[in-house]
Amino acid sequence: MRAGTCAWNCGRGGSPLRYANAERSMAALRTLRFPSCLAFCRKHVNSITGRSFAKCQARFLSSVTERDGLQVSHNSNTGVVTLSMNKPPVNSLNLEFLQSMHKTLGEIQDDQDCRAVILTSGLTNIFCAGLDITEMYQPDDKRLREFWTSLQDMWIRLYSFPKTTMAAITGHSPAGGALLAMSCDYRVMAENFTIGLNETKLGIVAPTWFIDLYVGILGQRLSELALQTGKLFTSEEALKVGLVDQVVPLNDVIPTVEKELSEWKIPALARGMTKDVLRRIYWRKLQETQDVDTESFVFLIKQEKVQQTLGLYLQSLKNKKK
Ligand SMILES: CC/C=C\C/C=C\C/C=C\CC/C=C/CC(=O)SCCNC(=O)CCNC(=O)[C@H](O)C(C)(C)COP(=O)(O)OP(=O)(O)OC[C@H]1O[C@@H](n2cnc3c(N)ncnc32)[C@H](O)[C@@H]1OP(=O)(O)O
Repeated sequence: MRAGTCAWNCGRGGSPLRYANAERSMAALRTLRFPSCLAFCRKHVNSITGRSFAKCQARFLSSVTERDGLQVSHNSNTGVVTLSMNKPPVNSLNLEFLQSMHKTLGEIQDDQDCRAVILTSGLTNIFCAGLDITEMYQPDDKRLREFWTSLQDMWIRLYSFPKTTMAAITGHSPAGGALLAMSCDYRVMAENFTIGLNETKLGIVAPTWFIDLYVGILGQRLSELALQTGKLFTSEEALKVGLVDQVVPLNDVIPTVEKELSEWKIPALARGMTKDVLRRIYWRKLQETQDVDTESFVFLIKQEKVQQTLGLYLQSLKNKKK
């Protein structure tokens, strides 16, 4: 686009496709989603440079919704949806949050204007603290099963997601948090945090489908060591073993993911089918054994020894503050 021209008011600055998108977005904006932005751009767009025009354009094209601990921000200029976990204090995955993620991912999957998703966190220092331990400690039997089924369903959806998914890991990411990150197609992590499957430290066992991902990424030997000891990798270690693809300063995480996405100019069908070939064996394996997997989980969690260890672990988290 030529610097200083205006695709919004006259369409002369852009390609027909860009113009069509602009028209559609303008129509959406006229429904008063960003009236002040619209007024600002109308006033200034003819005199600004190409660079500030791009910024202006980005403001025009973003729509943000917030629901059940998730913020969904859609940039219709790039077709990228940023799904930001926003459930203080630590984005722990409880039943309702898992259901909310499952539903929202389904909506994004059906959104024809979305080509890729950035999964990130709106909280400081935390990407996701993994499963909500309070769901597993002294649980109600029915809720425990529903909780596990919701985790399975959400994971199957995320792992088999046909569009490109990238994790912007802006904080710690233990256990279930690492699962979320590992299920994305690409991972960029901020410096000085930790990631990994630390389940044994809580006296529990990482499910086979978590382990399958780990082995696929780390290899058998390293997985054996890391899983048995419940190792959490620092960002820098995670980069070395391939658990993440880039490590950058915190403020650069999102721009780095956005840049990476802009470079993935791959025909969507070919990329999606390739991902499906590589991944379906894993999610189908779980899909075919969901009931057995749930029973194993419930059996393990209800062991007295497991309950004791989970209780002590929860207490140790709370004692940190004292
Ligand atoms: C052979 C096979 C047989 C059977 C297999 C079948 C099935 C498998 C069975 C079981 C598998 C179950 C799988 C589980 C996977 C998981 O994800 S387990 C969860 C693991 N998560 C963690 O260990 C993280 C623990 N948290 C932390 O390390 C820190 O909190 C963290 C680094 C995330 C943040 O630190 P900080 O910013 O300092 O915050 P605080 O520690 O002060 O925490 C703030 C409050 O949040 C509470 N909290 C933290 N994490 C969790 C959590 N995961 N769930 C619930 N609550 C959490 C913490 O207690 C504080 O609460 P308070 O404010 O004190 O009330």
